[in-house]
Amino acid sequence: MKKQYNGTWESLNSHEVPAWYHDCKFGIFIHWGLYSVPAYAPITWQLGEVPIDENWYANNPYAEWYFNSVNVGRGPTYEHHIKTYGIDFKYEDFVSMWKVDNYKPDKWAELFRKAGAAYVVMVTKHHDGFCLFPSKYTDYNAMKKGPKRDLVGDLTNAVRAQGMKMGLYYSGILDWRFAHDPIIEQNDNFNKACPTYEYADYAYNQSCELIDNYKPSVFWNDIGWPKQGEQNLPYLLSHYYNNVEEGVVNDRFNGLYHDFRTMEYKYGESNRMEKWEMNRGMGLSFGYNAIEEDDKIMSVEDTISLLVSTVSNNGNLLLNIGPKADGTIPKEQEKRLLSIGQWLAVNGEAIYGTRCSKRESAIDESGVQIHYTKKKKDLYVMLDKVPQGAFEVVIPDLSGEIRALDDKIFYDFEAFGTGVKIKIHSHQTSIGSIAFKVPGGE
Ligand SMILES: C[C@@H]1N[C@H](CNC(=O)Cc2c[nH]c3ccccc23)[C@@H](O)[C@H](O)[C@@H]1O
Repeated sequence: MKKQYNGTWESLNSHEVPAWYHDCKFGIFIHWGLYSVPAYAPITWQLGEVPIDENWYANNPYAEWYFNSVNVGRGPTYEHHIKTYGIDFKYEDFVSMWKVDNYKPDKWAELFRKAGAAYVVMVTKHHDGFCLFPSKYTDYNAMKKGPKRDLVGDLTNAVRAQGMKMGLYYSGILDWRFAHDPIIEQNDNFNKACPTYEYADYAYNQSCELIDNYKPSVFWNDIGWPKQGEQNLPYLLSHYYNNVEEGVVNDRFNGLYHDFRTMEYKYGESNRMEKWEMNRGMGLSFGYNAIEEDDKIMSVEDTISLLVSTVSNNGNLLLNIGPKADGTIPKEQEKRLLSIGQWLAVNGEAIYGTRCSKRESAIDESGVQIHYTKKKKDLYVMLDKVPQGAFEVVIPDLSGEIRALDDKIFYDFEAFGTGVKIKIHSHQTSIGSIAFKVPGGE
């Protein structure tokens, strides 16, 4: 019998995170929009590495923040804009420049599946307010202007045809079409947000459009929800769950409600007792940044390390790609996705469908990281940050057979005290973490 939610916090608080969101582990985030036309940001810091203050906003590494980075009136993006487009060029002028001739949603979806992703979250409206879906509530959308396509609908169909879950991102509290003041410190995201009931209703109505027209498996709201719309949230979330039984939402509704917590780069908290999600770009930006070269984005090994450490601590990894304006997925991003998919094709048994083991991640005295996952009674051990060539590592409080998932790993193992010593003879041919299965080991 399908549970009904009745617009009260009480009924919502009984909502449980569905198994699919625990099982899927790896998703692809997509930031594509008007900001992909200029595709420019300085290469500075990861969110959370430095204070989110005036210096952050004047040197914002997020290329999707292009409008605000120009609007602050100083810094590299402001200078770049003046030099490249001239002082009179308005952000809206990018609409007519946004041609999506290379947008092939079926190819995107195929690549995401080959990457081993089980879900996708696409930006439908970022802070700039331009909608990538047809909306009754504004003509500032990709069906009416620029691309003249339902970019969201096209990808939703393609992703589902590949058997993956489709989630949608919505910028709830920030919409620079309604609130134009420059954001120069973190509180401005809330204090300078549009305070009108008109905007709160707009966000509510567009969210209902997204829920009703696409039934997204994830409703990924960003930064916060309009203050004047907080009293409508129980109705919106009830409407969502009543129409999307498998739906989940994140923790960016002014702290009022969440299914899962979020980390972003180095910002935010997570604890393994609660379901959470790590989201970040491959480089320092979510939107495509044309000046971010291959050497500035995460290596495949580091991405696999992030996936393994996140999953072993009860998280999912939502890894972002920033397509070029024309719909091309940059080669350096495609290459990494395919390599991650190769690792998951061999080692995915230790990732997909697993749960947090009671064993916590550890680092042995040689610096090798040991991460665990479990699946029913079976234990998986993943070794990371391992040295080149042969090495040994002792897994404490373990006994019995241990088997490498990758047959290109040459190793022996033996009982060692109350644990098992694994002697790796060679592992050069494999990329990323080394995963073992310990049948019945949990
Ligand atoms: C996925 C990225 N999210 C950014 C907003 N992120 C934040 O404000 C940081 C944040 C991390 N965890 C939170 C929990 C609640 C509210 C904000 C955050 C956006 O500003 C970026 O442009 C991008 O869309």
